[in-house]
Amino acid sequence: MKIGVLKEVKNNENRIALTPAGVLTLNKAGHTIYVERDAGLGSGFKNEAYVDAGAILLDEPRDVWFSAEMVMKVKEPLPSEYEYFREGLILFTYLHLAAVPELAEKLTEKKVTAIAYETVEVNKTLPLLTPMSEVAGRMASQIGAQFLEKPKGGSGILLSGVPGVKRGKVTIIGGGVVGTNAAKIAMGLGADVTIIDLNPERLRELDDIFGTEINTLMSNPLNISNAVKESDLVIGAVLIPGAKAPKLVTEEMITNMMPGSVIVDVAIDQGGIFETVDRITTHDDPTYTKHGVVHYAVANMPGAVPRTSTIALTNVTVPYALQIANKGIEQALRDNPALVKGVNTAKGYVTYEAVARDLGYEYRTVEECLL
Ligand SMILES: NC(=O)C1=CN([C@@H]2O[C@H](COP(=O)(O)OP(=O)(O)OC[C@H]3O[C@@H](n4cnc5c(N)ncnc54)[C@H](O)[C@@H]3O)[C@@H](O)[C@H]2O)C=CC1
Ligand SMILES: CC(=O)C(=O)O
Repeated sequence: MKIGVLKEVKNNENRIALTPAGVLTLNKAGHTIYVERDAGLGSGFKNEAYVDAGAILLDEPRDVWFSAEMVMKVKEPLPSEYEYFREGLILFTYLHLAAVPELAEKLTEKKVTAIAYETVEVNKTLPLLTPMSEVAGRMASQIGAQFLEKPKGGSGILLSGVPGVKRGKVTIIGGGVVGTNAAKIAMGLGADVTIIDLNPERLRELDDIFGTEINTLMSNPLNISNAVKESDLVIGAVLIPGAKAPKLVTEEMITNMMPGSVIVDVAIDQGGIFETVDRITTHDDPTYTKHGVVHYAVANMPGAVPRTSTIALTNVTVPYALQIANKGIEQALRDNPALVKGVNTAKGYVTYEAVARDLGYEYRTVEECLL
């Protein structure tokens, strides 16, 4: 199969969809890989390393898009890239379609087979989301601590406190991969940490992992309201796969926070859980302040630590790319139900139920469209 790898165009997105090691793996299996020149530089991979691994470098993104049967990216295509969509193209990348209706419209209009990393599913886990959730979760506490500093607009609270001064409070809403990793770092920084989740089994698991070092709470409006009010830092880490994130933290709750407190809405890629987060921010301009509270809502947090993130991401994506390239999309789907869950659009239809429901499309199964 002919596979294309683009230089990412999103603000400060320095990851790339294949490392030279990934190119070599695919190349040894007989596939042709086109890589846009300089696409790996942000992650510390030189053009020569791609050539040595067997890639063909192309200067123009247009040539990569049109040479490839399958395009691998990291982030969802931006409007400047929609012109490259065409019938039969396989697109393998993060998509988060529930939050980008215009992208769903273009993908269906052009009949692209779009496979979203974030909905590939194995035994109720999301293996192609997990490593980036680990990165973003760890970053969330680190970033929150940074924006609590006075020169960054924060209240001037040191999360660990010092002898004689109480610790800062961190509330994490959503106790999955992002939430657990955020908790690890927040605890390491010495904060008083509370995790809120809707799933009692998950709360039990968190209690087993962290013991009495953290507080766990059932997710309901009263618990969220009380915890948010008392917190210096609140991290949004909820996910209902494929669906738009529920707005669990209301504007009123935000107005009750202490001025200079910080919210980090990691779930912004699915629309976010804070009512007052009305826009996605960028690494160039990551925060704005509303009701005295610092809002951080960057949708590609791992893009800021691209060396770690690119390697972690491609560790998990390459085996799936290899299956698609070796067998062709239809046979790969027949052989691997995990990949079927990844297909979000095909043959002009939305093929992931939560996306179809949230965006108002008729839902068709992958089996109806492709198999
Ligand atoms: N902004 C960024 O750069 C990044 C964002 N993310 C996003 O972070 C979000 C979380 O991802 P993961 O932790 O991997 O998901 P996950 O599936 O591991 O965890 C989600 C958790 O939310 C809980 N939950 C669902 N409804 C809830 C509710 N009403 N109240 C409280 N908890 C609830 C679930 O029980 C689950 O434990 C996703 O939207 C993901 O795409 C992930 C990586 C990077
Ligand atoms: C999960 C995701 O969208 C990201 O890592 O940017």
